[in-house]
Amino acid sequence: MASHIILPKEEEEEEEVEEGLGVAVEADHDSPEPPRYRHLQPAQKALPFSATCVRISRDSYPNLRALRNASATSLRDDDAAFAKLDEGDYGYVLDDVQHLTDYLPELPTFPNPLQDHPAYSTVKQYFVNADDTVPEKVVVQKNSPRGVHFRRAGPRQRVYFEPEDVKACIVTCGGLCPGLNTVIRELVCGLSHMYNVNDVFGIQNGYKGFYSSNYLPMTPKSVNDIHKRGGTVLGSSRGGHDTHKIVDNIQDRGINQVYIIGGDGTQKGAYEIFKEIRRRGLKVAVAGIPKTIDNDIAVIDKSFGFDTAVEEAQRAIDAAHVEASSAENGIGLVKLMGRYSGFIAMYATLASRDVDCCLIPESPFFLEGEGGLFEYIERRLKENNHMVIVVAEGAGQDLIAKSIPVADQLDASGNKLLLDVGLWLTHKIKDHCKSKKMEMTIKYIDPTYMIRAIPSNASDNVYCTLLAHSAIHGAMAGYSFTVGMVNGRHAYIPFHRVTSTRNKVKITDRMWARLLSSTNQPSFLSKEDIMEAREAERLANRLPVPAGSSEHTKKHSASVLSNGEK
Ligand SMILES: Nc1ncnc2c1ncn2[C@@H]1O[C@H](COP(=O)(O)OP(=O)(O)O)[C@@H](O)[C@H]1O
Ligand SMILES: O=P(O)(O)OC[C@H]1O[C@](O)(COP(=O)(O)O)[C@@H](O)[C@@H]1O
Ligand SMILES: [Mg+2]
Repeated sequence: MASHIILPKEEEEEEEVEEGLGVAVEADHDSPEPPRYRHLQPAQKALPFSATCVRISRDSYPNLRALRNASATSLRDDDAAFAKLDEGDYGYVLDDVQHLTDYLPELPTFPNPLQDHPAYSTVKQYFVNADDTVPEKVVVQKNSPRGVHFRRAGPRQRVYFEPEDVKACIVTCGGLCPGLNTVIRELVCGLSHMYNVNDVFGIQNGYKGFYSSNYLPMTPKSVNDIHKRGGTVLGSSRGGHDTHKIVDNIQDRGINQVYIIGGDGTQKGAYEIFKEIRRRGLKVAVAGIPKTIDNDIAVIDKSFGFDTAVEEAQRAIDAAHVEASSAENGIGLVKLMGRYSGFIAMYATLASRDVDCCLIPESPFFLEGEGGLFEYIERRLKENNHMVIVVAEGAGQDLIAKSIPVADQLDASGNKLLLDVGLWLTHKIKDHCKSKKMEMTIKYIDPTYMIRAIPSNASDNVYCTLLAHSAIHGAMAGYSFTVGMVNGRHAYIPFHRVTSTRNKVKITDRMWARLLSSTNQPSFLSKEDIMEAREAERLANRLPVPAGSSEHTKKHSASVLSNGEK
C-alpha cells in the first residue's frame, strides 16, 4: 500500500494533471490493464483537504494495531488463521475475504465474458477496480483513522472460471423470508444471462438436501415466475448441517460454485463448508447471501425481506387499531417476529403512528407498579379509550419464564424455542383489568407466519436482484464470502464478521428514542438498566484488543464490531 494520498482522478481534469502533483489516475476499468496510479507527493499541491491529510501518518494511530486485529478479536482462536487483514495508510484496514488463490496460487484467469455482453459492454467503467473497498463506518472525525474496510462487490475484468466449466448449486436454509425466490431466480438468470453458465442445480430442503435429496436442475425458464410467490421453491430446513457429508457431495458431483441463502446459522454453516473445501484444496467458491426478516445480521445495512415484512406488519397493526378503536376500552395487541432483535416491531411502530406501546427483546419491561406496563395501559385507556400494543416475539421471555417455569426447548438448529409472549400478555392484561374491575376488550393478532410467507415487495425485489448479481460476480472472480450492503454499497464480507455478532436495536441510540417519543410510552428502564446498556454499548464499540492477549482470550466472542447508529 502506498504511503501517500491517492485521490481518484476527476475525469475532466485528466489532461490537466501533471506528473508529480499528488493526484492518482485510475485506469479505464474496461481495459484489461490493471489500474495505474501516479503516486505523487501530496505536499507539492494544495488540494482541498490535503493539508490536513498529509500530516496524518501511520504513527498518528496508536490504535492501529488494535484496528488491525479487529477481525481476529471476534474470531474463535482456531478460525483466526483465516483472517486476511491488510493494513494501509492513515489507519486503513482491509478485512478481506478468502480467494481461491490463497490456497491454489497457480490458477489461470480468463477474460470476463461480460466485456462482450451487448448490454453490459456499453457501460462505462462497468468493472470495479480491484482495489475498491467499502468503509464499515462512514461517520468520522477529522483525526479518525480510516478504519475497517471490505472488498467492494462487483464484476472483475478477469474471472477464475470458464463458463462451460461452472457447475453451480443453490440452497436455502432456516426460516422463510420474503425474497428467497427472487434471489434464487436472479442467481439462475444472472449466471445464465451474464456469464453463460447453464449448469445450475437447486439443493432441496436446506443443508441436509446436499446428501439426502435429488438435485434439481434449474434454468431461467424454470424459475421465470417464482419471484411472485412467497417461500422458497427449493424448500428449507433447520438442522442437518453435516460438513463432511455436504463437502463430499460437492466434491463427488463436481460442483464448483455454492450459493448459500440463509441467516446467521446458515452463514456459520457456509463458513464451515468453506473451511473444509479449503482444507481439501478444492477449486470451489462459496457465496453466502444473508437472509432473515429479523434484520439481525451484523455488518450489513439491512437484510432482504425486512422492508416487505415492515410493510405487511402495517396491515396487522391497522386491523388491531380498527378493533381497538371500535370497542370501549379496546386494546389491540400485535405480535411480530424478532427472536433476539426487535427491528420489525420498531420500524412497524414508527411507520404506523397508531401504536401506543412497542416491546422488544432488547428493552426489558415490567408489568406491575409505578412506571410499569399496567399503569401505562390504564392511563392510555383513560386518555384515549383504546390503545395498540406491538410486541416482538422475543420480548419479555424472562418475565414469562418466571411466571410459567418450563425447561428450555431448542429447534433442530439449536435456536431456543420461544414462549408466546402475545398470548401470555393478553392473559396478564385481562387478569389485571379484571382485578381492577375495568371493562375492556382485547384482541390479539399474531400475523407472524403470514408476514414472512408473502412475496417480496418491489424494492426488496431489486435489492435481491443486486445481491444475487454481486454474489455471482464474486464467485466468478474466485472469492468466498458473505455478500451484503454496507453503507449503501455492496461488499464482500468475511464469513466470520457476519457470524460473530448479532445486529440488535440499541436502546441507547436515537432511533429507539424516536420510537419512545412517538408512542409516548414509558421506557421501563431504571437508571441501572440505562447505565448497563450504555456500558454494554461502550464495550461493544471499544477498539478491539490484540488477538492473543489475555483480555482477548477472555472476551474473544464479544461483540466488538457492531453496526453504528444509522
Ligand atoms: N454453528 C453452526 N455451524 C454449522 N451449521 C450451522 C450452525 N448453526 C446453524 N447451522 C445450520 O444452518 C442452518 C440454518 O440455521 P438456523 O439457525 O435454523 O437458521 P438461520 O440460518 O436462518 O439463522 C441449519 O441447517 C443449521 O443446521
Ligand atoms: O417457527 P420457525 O419456522 O422455526 O421460525 C421462527 C423464527 O424464524 C424467524 O422468522 C427467522 O429466524 P431465522 O432467520 O434465524 O431463520 C424468527 O423471527 C422466528 O423466531
Ligand atoms: Mg437465525
